[in-house]
Amino acid sequence: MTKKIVTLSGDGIGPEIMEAGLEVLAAVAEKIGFDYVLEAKDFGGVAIDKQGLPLPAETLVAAKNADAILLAAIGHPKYNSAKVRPEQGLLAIRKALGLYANVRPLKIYSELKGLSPIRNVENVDFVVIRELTGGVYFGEHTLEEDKARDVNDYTADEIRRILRFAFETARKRPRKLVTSVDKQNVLATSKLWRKIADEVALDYPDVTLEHQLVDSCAMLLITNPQKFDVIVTENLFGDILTDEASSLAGTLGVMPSSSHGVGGLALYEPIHGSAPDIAGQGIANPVSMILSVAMMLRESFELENGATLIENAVEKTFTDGVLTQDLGGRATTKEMTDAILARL
Ligand SMILES: NC(=O)C1=CN([C@@H]2O[C@H](COP(=O)(O)OP(=O)(O)OC[C@H]3O[C@@H](n4cnc5c(N)ncnc54)[C@H](O)[C@@H]3O)[C@@H](O)[C@H]2O)C=CC1
Ligand SMILES: CC(C)CC(=O)C(=O)O
Ligand SMILES: [Mg+2]
Repeated sequence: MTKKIVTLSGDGIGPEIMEAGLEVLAAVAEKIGFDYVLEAKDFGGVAIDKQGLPLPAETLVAAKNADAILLAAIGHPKYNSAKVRPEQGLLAIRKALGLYANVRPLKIYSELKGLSPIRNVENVDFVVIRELTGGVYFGEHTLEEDKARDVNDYTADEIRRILRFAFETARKRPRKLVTSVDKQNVLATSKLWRKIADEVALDYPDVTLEHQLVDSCAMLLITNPQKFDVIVTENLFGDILTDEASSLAGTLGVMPSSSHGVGGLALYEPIHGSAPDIAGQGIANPVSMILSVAMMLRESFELENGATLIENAVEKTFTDGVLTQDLGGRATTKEMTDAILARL
C-alpha cells in the first residue's frame, strides 16, 4: 500500500538538507520497491511569513493523517524578539502528536574518529532517549521587566512511560544498561523521576539501572563516553546532552533522531537546528537528514534493508574520504549527497 510521508522543510538549511534526504529516499525506494507519496507543508518561520503562525492547521491535519513525518529544521534569528516564533510550532507539533520519546542514537564512524576533539572515542555506542513533551519547555513562562519564571512540571505517568521506553530500548541492546540522568540533589521533578526509575526497573530484571546527576553526566560524556548504553533523561537535559554528545561524532551534522508517541505515528528529524550561519551556501552536511530517512524506513515501515542500504552508503562515503566542511572537508551538500547516492 502507498505510504504517505509529510515533509516539513522549514527554515535555514532545512530545504537544502530535505532535498538531499528525499533524493536518497527516492533512490532507495526504487531499489527496494517502496511505494510512497510526499506531501510538503509549511512549518516554522516559512509558515509564519506566509500564514502568520508556525504550525498552520492544515499542516497539523496532514501530519496527523500521515504514515510518517520528515522534518528538516526550523528557526531564524529574525524572530528572536517576535511574539510568534518558529520554535513554538516545533513544540506544538510534538505535543499535538503526542511524540513523547525522542530517540537520538550516536554512532562514531571510523573515518571520523580523528576528527572528534575527544581523545578516545573507540567503542562508543549509545542512544539518548529524551523526554519530548513535558518539562520546562512546556511549563508556564512569564517574563516581566525585572523578573522571569519558567515552570518545570512532570507527572508520574509522563516519567513512567519514558522510562519504560528506555528499558524496552535497552532490552534489545547487548549491554542492557540504562543510565537515568537527573538532578535529584536539587529538583523535585528529579526526585520523582528517580523514584519512578527505581520502580520501573523492578519490571526489567534483565536490564541494569544506574543513576547519574546531569552535571557529572555532561563531564562523563567527554571523559568516559564508553560508560553509556541507553541514557534516559528529561526534555531540557536531553536537548543539551545530545548536542554535547555530537562532538564525539565530530559534528552535529551526522546525528539523526526519531520521535515516537502513543498512536504509532513517528516524526524523523536531525537533532540540529536551521544553522542560519551557513544557510543558503549549499554547504550543510546532509547526513543527519539522510540518516533520519534511514530511521524512518526502519522504524515506521520495517524496511530494514532500505535503512541498512543508506547507513552502509554513508559509512562508505566517509571511508572514501568524502567530507563536508563541518568535518574539515570540501564537499558541498550536493556533492556529499551524490557521493552517498553513488554508493547505495
Ligand atoms: N529541530 C529543530 O528544528 C531545531 C531548531 N533549532 C533552531 O535553529 C536555530 C539555530 O540554532 P543554533 O543554536 O544556531 O543551532 P544549530 O544546530 O542550527 O547550529 C549550531 C552549529 O552547528 C552547525 N550545524 C548544524 N547543523 C549542521 C549541518 N547539518 N551541517 C553543518 N553544520 C551544521 C551550524 O552551522 C552552527 O554553527 C534556532 O532558531 C534554534 O531555535 C535548534 C535546534 C533544533
Ligand atoms: C526548540 C528547541 C527545543 C529545539 C531543540 O533544540 C531540539 O529539539 O533539539
Ligand atoms: Mg536541541
